[in-house]
Amino acid sequence: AVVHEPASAATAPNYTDITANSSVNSVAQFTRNTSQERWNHSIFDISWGKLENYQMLDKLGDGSYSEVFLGINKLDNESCVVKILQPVAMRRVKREIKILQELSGGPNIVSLIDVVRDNRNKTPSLVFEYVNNTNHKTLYPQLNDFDVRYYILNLLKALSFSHSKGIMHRDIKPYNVMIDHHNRKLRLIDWGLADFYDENRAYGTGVGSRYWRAPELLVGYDGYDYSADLWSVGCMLAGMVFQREPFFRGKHDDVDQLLTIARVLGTEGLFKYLHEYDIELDEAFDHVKGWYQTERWASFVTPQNRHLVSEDVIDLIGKLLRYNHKVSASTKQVVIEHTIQVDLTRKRIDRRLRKL
Ligand SMILES: Brc1nc2nc[nH]c2c(Br)c1Br
Repeated sequence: AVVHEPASAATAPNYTDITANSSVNSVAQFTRNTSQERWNHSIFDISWGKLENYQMLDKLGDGSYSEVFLGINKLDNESCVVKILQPVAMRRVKREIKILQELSGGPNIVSLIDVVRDNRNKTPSLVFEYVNNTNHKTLYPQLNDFDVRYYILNLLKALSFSHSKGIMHRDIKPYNVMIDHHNRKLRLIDWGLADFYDENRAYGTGVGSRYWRAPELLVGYDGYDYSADLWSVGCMLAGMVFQREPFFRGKHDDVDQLLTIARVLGTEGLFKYLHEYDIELDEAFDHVKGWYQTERWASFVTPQNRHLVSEDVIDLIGKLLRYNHKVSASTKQVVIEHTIQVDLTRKRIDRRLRKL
């Protein structure tokens, strides 16, 4: 489908490769044009493709507000994925399409192939490229140390691209990171909860999926930014490295989820963070008694996960899993990417040297 965009649409800055000496304030410069402006420009009309061009096969899963099926594109017999959206507000559908369009072609961003509508019930569907994903509960235990760094680096590439376009994903979790391990291909999917960041805007904190939600979301701090995505990456990395999925498994609500985090990061840092941002914990937290010390990451090493642990991966986990991410996320991403890339390069060199 071609999406007609009024010429006056606010144009996003072109994406300079983050590993270049990028102007780290590209995100800051970008957020000056508020997301409201960008949003107004995107009330666009969609020229719908034809649902009958796609043969639906088995169901793959459920998205944030959708059902997802394996499909065949009848025009070229290619596999694809058809995401049938529930008849929610068209505004959200348009936001997801707008975001997928803005991010199209970006590193490891799932490609939107078509936007179709069922002429009978008018429900819209999004057609994506197919990824031969292996369920993470099966795949992650098979990954070695290098695989974990490789996939986390590629997830961070997708996120630093999205953030440089002023877009937060807001639902990072293993279920939204498709990995075709045979082809070493990673795609970040389900941008249904994504939104444009605007430093002057307050955001809903009910987004994301509990085990991967950042502390600022759990305490209802509505001034969060891109760094909420980085917390979720930290949860994924810790889960992959320590072979504990999910890494923070709260029992039944946000209070318990925050306590689960505090049992690892300690309560001292939590209360310091809450005080710094003048965040009142609602009365649900009143029963939070007791005081937790900060655990050392080394305490999570076991004979089963030792082969995945190294001091620089532990260091990276420590950088991502922090109560307070107010250091500019884009800068942090540059640091993180460089750290991993330097490390990947070093490993490659080591491997070559060993072969000599
Ligand atoms: Br988009 C998209 N969503 C999915 N949900 C389950 N598997 C999925 C795949 Br593969 C893709 Br591609």
